[in-house]
Amino acid sequence: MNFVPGEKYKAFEPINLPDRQWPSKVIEKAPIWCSVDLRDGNQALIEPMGHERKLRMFRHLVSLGFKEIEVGFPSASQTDFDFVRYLIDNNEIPDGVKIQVLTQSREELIRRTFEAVQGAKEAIVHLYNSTSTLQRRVVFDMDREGIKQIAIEGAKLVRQLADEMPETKIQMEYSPESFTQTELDYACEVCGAVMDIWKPTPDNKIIINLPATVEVATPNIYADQIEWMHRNLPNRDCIILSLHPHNDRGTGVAAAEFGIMAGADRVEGTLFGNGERTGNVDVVNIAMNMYTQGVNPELDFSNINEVVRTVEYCNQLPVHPRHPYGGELVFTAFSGSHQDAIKKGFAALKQANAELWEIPYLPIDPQDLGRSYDAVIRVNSQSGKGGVAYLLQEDYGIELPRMLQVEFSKVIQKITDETGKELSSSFIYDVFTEEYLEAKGDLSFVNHQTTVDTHASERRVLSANVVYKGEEKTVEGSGTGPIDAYMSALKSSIGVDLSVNDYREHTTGFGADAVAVAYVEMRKPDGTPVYGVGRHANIVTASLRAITSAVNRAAN
Ligand SMILES: CC(=O)SCCNC(=O)CCNC(=O)[C@H](O)C(C)(C)COP(=O)(O)OP(=O)(O)OC[C@H]1O[C@@H](n2cnc3c(N)ncnc32)[C@H](O)[C@@H]1OP(=O)(O)O
Ligand SMILES: CC(C)C(=O)C(=O)O
Ligand SMILES: [Mg+2]
Repeated sequence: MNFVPGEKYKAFEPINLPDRQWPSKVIEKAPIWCSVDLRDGNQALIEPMGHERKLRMFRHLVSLGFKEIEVGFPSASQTDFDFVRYLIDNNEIPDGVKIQVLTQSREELIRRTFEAVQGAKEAIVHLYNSTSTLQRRVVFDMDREGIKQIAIEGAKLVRQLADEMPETKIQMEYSPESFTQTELDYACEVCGAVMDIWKPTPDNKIIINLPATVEVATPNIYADQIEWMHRNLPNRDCIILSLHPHNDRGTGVAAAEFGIMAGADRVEGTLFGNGERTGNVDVVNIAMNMYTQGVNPELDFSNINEVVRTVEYCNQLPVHPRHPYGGELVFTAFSGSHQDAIKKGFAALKQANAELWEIPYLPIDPQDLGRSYDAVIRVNSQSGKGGVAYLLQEDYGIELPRMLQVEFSKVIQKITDETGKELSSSFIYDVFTEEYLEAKGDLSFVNHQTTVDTHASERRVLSANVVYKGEEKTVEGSGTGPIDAYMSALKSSIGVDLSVNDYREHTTGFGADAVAVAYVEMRKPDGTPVYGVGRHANIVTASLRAITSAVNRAAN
């Protein structure tokens, strides 16, 4: 790359704000949210939404708790105009929800916009014109005064038309579009000129919306710009200061968060960040970030799958599987050490019966978004014992002892390395069944009987029916308990030379469905461990099956 620093691109000038306050501020409450999915999001779609998709999106936004929804650019298209009329004429706008409509600062467009909102109880009329140095030069070919006059003329007409429509409570919003590329003193001057016309009061505030129309600098610069405006705008108590970040540099969420810390009251954005180019700021992301900090976001994303479905249907664009909070894979760990830590985290949380969510690699409880734990751990060649054990435990109630986890994970690793594929929980269970519960070999256990040794009451005599090398046999032995007795029976009748090193059991299921699972670790004469697992409603039968499993596996 022939790159000469500063030749084609130059750095954004830092903002002179040495006493900036925002870096030490903490977000403690949700801003006013305004969804612009139906306008900014919609204008960026390959195929803009038709009536049916718009209505579905609108109803969904209402159900999520948005109180301000920019429903379109009614002067731009008949579809948008008709949609606004439909909402009003069909009483689709619940009390407490304000629709917002955008217009350029041009007379015919402003008049048409007011026609669109006629009869609504409340509406926000959002007026904009671009103020940046670049747009002044290349788009408008006007000086600062000329551009200010566009804003003033538009503001006057908005004021007049709002006054002529007393049945609708009109709230006014002004955006110096491309604000972040506008000199701050000039942006303030233009906003001040608009305010002089609209004459807001603390009881009748206007919205001043400061867009990062194109994100051109690091998010701290946006925060400085917002704090500067927050401190310098006239009559700040008459203003709702609003953010409208885009995401060209991929830092729209950070910019919005810093902007709130810098004094903003309101955020305009879209679900999952749909919008022109790399999108608008993602409202789901900011809101759920707040949620994970213990701040009520005042939006309800407790059924995130439904939000994803609606957005994908309305926008006809997919939500990326790794998209924060909503993506299909964001609550899934494939890598072994993550799985191990998650499994231990769940166990620790359960044991402590704690309220505070603390699970490694899971910054939020998937259930808070209506997602289950089913997909939290998925197994492929990057996975380890923890993940495999987690799936067997969660889906089949099998609590593998640690050493068995290590051994079985090698069996699974071999398969994932050979296939290169993800393995489902049911496949892993089938492998486990074949490997341990139904381990193939010369010996099959059929049934048993135990009695007290007539010569020593602390000892047990066990008689077991088995099939050995295809032949039915009854084997007998005595010991301190059934396991010991069965081992002695196998040794004397078929020459099994193994010793029991460790034994564990647990039950799984409840009541009549309860089943015991027994795990036995045996040692060969040379000390090599070999494991067996048995399962049965009867605990003794389960343990004898576990021994049978180990005997067969030792011979393989
Ligand atoms: C950053 C944003 O997202 S802003 C919103 C952008 N959204 C959209 O543009 C989607 C909807 N827009 C449209 O459908 C069309 O642009 C319309 C219907 C609004 C207007 O269409 P047209 O009048 O045909 O043309 P166009 O948009 O190209 O108009 C540009 C003219 O308006 C002027 N203009 C652009 N923005 C503004 C504004 N906010 N205020 C006043 N004048 C403006 C331009 O200087 C240009 O003037 P010129 O014709 O004298 O050169
Ligand atoms: C109309 C304005 C607010 C806009 O969408 C932008 O500047 O990005
Ligand atoms: Mg925008």
